[in-house]
Amino acid sequence: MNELLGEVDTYADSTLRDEHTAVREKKSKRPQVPLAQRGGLDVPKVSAKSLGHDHPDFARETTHLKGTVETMARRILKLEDIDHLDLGADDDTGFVQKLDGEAEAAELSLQLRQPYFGRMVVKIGGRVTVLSLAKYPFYDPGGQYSTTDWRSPVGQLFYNDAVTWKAGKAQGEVLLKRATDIRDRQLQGIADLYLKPGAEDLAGLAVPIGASREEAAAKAAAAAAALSGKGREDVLMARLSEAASGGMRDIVSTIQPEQDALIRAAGRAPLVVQGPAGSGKTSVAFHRAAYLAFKDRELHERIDPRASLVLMPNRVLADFASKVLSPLGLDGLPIVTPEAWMLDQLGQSGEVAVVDRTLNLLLGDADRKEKQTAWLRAKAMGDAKMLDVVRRALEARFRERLERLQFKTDLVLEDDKGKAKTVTVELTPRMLDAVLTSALERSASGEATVDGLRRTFERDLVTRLMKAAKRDDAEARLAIERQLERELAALSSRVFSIDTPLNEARRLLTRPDVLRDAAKGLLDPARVRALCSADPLLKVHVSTAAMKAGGATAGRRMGWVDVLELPVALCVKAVTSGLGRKLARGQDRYDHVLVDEAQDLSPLQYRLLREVTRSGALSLFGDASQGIHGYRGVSNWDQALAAMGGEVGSTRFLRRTYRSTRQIADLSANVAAAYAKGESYLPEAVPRDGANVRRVPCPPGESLELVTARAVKDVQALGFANVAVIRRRAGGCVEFARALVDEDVDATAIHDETGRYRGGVVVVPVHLAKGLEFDAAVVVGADESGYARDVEYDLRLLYVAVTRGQHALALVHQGVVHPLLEA
Ligand SMILES: Nc1ncnc2c1ncn2[C@@H]1O[C@H](COP(=O)(O)OP(=O)(O)OP(=O)(O)O)[C@@H](O)[C@H]1O
Repeated sequence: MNELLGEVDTYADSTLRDEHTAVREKKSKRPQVPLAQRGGLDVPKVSAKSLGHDHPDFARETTHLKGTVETMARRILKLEDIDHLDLGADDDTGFVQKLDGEAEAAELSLQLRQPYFGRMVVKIGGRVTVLSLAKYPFYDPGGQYSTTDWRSPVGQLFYNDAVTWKAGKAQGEVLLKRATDIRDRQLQGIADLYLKPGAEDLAGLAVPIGASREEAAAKAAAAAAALSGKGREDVLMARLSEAASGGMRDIVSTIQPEQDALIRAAGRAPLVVQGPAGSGKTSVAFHRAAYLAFKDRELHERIDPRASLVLMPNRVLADFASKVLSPLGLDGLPIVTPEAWMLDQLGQSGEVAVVDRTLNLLLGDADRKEKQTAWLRAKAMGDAKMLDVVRRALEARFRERLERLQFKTDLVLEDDKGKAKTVTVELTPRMLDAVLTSALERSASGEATVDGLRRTFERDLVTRLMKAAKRDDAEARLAIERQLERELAALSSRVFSIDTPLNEARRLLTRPDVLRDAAKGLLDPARVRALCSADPLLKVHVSTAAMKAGGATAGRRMGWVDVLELPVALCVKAVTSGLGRKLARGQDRYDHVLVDEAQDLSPLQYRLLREVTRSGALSLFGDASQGIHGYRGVSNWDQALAAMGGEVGSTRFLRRTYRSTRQIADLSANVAAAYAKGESYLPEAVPRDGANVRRVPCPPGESLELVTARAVKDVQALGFANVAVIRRRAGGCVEFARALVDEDVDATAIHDETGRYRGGVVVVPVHLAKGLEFDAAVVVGADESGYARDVEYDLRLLYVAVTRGQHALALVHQGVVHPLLEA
């Protein structure tokens, strides 16, 4: 059976070289990228650890890799040379085949550096098969060098702990799971994740008769490691010890069982994942999208990335994460902030800046009562039932307008013999009211949210007119729609015309009498009171800096909108003209919506998203400990589940934190424990040791910039290139970076959402560092003057700050270090 893993090297190097040369000569005019330079895999420069070179099967695996690379290379050359192949197709078909061929060649070229990352030996129906698992599948007609997509059902066996499965009537069994660390087409190491006891010969681990003592010992050690199952942990540790790359990376080769279960969870039931910082939430979200988009899935389950949506808290993070789209085959998947999505839905992108007056008020010196009112009002405005409140408030107006209307017109309809006949149809105010009532009912059930009341009402009117004309066929519907298009539009305009959704929402929010009537019986009485109370935000001044941070463009007069007003404005739009994925005409549902940092969205936002997404197709990833907008986010995950129609109590948990060393993870667990909701919210470190956390005092009289510059140089001296200098506030980040440059540290700054991280040393405010990661983090102001001990908001920010570094963390403090960060 050994041959299964050790195919003979069938392609001599010289043969391959000849083929390359021949093809190249033929295509001399086409610019060529040498095979050696191809590949887009994100291979980090620094690799602290690698898997074992000394595995007894290393040579055979190297031979298999070589065979695979050569077969793939040959295929690429053939695809690129499609001009010269006689496919027997006509011109048009030939052209399409050429495009397909080029696309496949481009994709395979990218995979050439790492054609696969794992190998499995499986037995099914008595037949033993060897599989190579890859990010992108390759088909070798010869069979030997094909690779299998990681997302396939059999691929799952590589990630989870299962060793048997059912395939129809047959029982499948896994004999070996093996990780192969391949970089730049070279095998770096092997680790066996699982070996069926007794199957040592399959993995090249059986000790042959007459083996030397060394060989026998090496095989016995490798077999013992494989049988103990510690291989998975070794592979993970090797991967985690790599340097940060300045962008998000795929984790396809090292997805952990707990993550795999979430990636492959059913696509049509709301999923909520709670996990501490660094537990892989964002990574899991994107791998889940890639899994759901896998082309072999059932059509009704499969998503089109371009028809789906990812919401991320800020544009800096969205840009950081977008680097993972291409490697996962997710090109075209939109990633936007919730605010940008809402503005786009309202047709106000680039028109207004988004400000958060509640946050200003809560962090400012307003009195306690005012802060409490602002908090309660914000919670009430984010209540999922606000959609019904808005609908009810508008309904009264629409009904009043309808009372005065009736509709009478002549229609020309052909009968079934093709004879034209003029019919007079009339809709009395009572009939019109019945049509509106039914449209409102569908709006309330969520069925009409994509189309909105206006289109639903128009469609229902046509149905009613068909009834009046005693017809129920599609031709009659078409004729009515065509003949009465303008009249029906004019009628619905008279009923539904409103100001812009934003102005309507604002007007409603300043009319306690209307609000009270509309909210009665829908919202909890305390919420109704909060909603109708005097608005403490009226006093909050919107500064130029807040406008700029909210997207205002310099030199352009722009208005602003409060972040709490947006969802209410969205309700107005949902009720009247509808929401959803924009099409050339009208809107449609999203295939799937994924939300990162999901704790910061309100129940109302989840209800709206649910109504514009395919049933159950929502995946939320968040960390209640990192929520920095408690007043406008969900209070707990059950609220989100309830708003999405999910099963309350079905929150899934990730516990392990993969990003940081044990030293960093333990310290951050200390901070989280100060306010976490319970045990299951606390991070659990993976057993990866690194440098001790450094506490760097800034003595009185010394410049903070100078001390920080020294701390940065210290981590750079350890070999870390991507370093974040994290400050509490955005103001002054640019000047701080300049001061670091004066101290010989090549630093840039990100101070608002237009900033992009491109690697190296960056000075960044903590709220924009959320979700990003670096080799090392230097937290400036790691003391009580930076993060007050009794303000939960500050502690949550402190937690975000100390969880950004993968390998090293330095805490620069003035006076004593923050009590939660003591050694
Ligand atoms: N299975 C894994 N294999 C290798 N690396 C992993 C794995 N899971 C997570 N990581 C790494 O851990 C780091 C943190 O992952 P990610 O950013 O997805 O976590 P997160 O939970 O979204 O963090 P945060 O809450 O701070 O935004 C990343 O470097 C990611 O590549």
